[in-house]
Amino acid sequence: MSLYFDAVNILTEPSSGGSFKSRIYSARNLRATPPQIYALIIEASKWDRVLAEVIERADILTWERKLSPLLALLLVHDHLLSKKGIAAPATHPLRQAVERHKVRLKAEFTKARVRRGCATVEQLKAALLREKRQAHGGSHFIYPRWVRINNIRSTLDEQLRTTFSSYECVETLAELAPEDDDPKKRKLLYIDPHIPDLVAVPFGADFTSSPAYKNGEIILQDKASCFPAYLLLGDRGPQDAWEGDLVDGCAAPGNKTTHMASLLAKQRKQKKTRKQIFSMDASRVRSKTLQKMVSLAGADPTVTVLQGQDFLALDPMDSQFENVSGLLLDPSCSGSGIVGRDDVPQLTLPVSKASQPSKSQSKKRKRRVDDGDEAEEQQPKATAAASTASPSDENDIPTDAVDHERLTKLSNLQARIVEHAMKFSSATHVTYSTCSIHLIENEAVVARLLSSEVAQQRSWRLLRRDEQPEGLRKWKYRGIRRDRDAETDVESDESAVVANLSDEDLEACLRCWSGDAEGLGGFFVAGFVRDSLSHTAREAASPQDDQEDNNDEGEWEGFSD
Ligand SMILES: C[S@@+](CC[C@H](N)C(=O)[O-])C[C@H]1O[C@@H](n2cnc3c(N)ncnc32)[C@H](O)[C@@H]1O
Repeated sequence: MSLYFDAVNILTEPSSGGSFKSRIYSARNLRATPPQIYALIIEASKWDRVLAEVIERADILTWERKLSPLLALLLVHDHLLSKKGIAAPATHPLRQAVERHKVRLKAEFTKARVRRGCATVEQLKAALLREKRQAHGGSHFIYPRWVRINNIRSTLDEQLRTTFSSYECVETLAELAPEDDDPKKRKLLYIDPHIPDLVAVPFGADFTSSPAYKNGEIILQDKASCFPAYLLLGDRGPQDAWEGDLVDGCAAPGNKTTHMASLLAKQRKQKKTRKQIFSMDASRVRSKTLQKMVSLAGADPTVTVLQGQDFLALDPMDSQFENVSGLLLDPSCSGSGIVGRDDVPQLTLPVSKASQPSKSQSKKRKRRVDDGDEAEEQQPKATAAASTASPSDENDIPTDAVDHERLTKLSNLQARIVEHAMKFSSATHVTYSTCSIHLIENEAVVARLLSSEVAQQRSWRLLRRDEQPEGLRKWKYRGIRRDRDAETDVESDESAVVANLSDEDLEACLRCWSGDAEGLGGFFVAGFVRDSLSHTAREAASPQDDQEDNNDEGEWEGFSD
């Protein structure tokens, strides 16, 4: 029985990062073996919809109160579909709780198969796969594995000849989705048209034991996370390579720092390198990971890691930073855009009839809906790992509920960090990014920054779409003025916050969304530039700047309610 309890724990405990499989293999206190647990969860996730239906129709949750919906789903999976049945002694109370209903369960399973017009269990399995795909609008299967080639250690051509030599190139991202259960697991590769040296392969591909991964020649980095460094450093070549120094102010674990170093390596005429990037993170623990990532990528000659350094405590006037011309800021955010980062299967769970509303309760609920309380009515179908977002240690733990107070605090800090970046004396380029979908952390922060004193005094403006690197100019998802409605994905009139930005400014902002055909999570990035450095006389306002830094709440001007 420990197998089922272990599986339930794995599915319900908060993510500690890493892939789903690696989490099972590194979990402590498991009593069953990791391969057994992994196989059970993966198999059950293929059958979840029909198992939920069978359990609901057989109504066993009403009679067997010891069974949680998730535990029931896993047990009924093995009871109906595993050759050996439930992996527990015949006398175990939970095994008995399922087997007491074996006649009804079998009958409901047969009815579910017949309802779908399937003659065999194999046909039913294929039908379920199609059902799942339709339910997710096809998008669930399009989240690929993104792989960035590190130009410090290798090139795209070299990787195509080596690591990906057995891969077949496809023209569209959609082709990476397996047509069926794909027993051959074809090796397919898609070269991204927006970010140089980025490829996508089907999600299951595992490179963690490949020499290229171990040597830092390839880096597993989501496409959206590659936007900021590319937006900052662009398509420059040896003729117009980036000259000044760079800062990554919120850098751990280091993906964007190593991406900047990779782009610099590509621009360089000769092999000669110099320390050109200051990379820091306020967290000492995460700074250690940052240092490891930098070393693995071969970026030590280019990057100075400032471990445990609070970016806000850097003095922009310090002579050390007098040549800093570009800054990349990717501060902590709500993480509301993160999806499927750790590929935890989303299980559709049965609902107990006892917990479903009775007819009179339904009426009451309906009345409340008529009164405008729609939240009550729209209960989503229960799922294990219910939110598609997974917690990550670099951002807040995302939850489905929108906590405005928390978002306001985060956006205050985000704006403060970018304003600080705008004060560096030689700075001409700044990028700001989040993996949040909320307007208040994105376009609203941009609007607020544009009207800030430092931006006005130093002539900061947004990097227009027509000035962006070629790949990003082609990117079609742009800034929004109002938050999107979660149900319809359309900008909502109900949005609590409206971004006070011109159409041109919204065009300058780049957005990524989850659930569409692009295979990404939610992400936001905007670039700021200064046209000239002729405003230095007005910049002598540093005492006032310091004062602003100490004022946590700042003035909130960027948008109107
Ligand atoms: C979203 S993560 C950065 C991810 C990173 N850019 C990457 O691509 O790998 C945000 C990081 O900002 C750091 N951070 C937050 N506030 C900071 C500050 N004031 N100074 C330096 N680091 C900060 C957090 O410790 C966290 O590691």
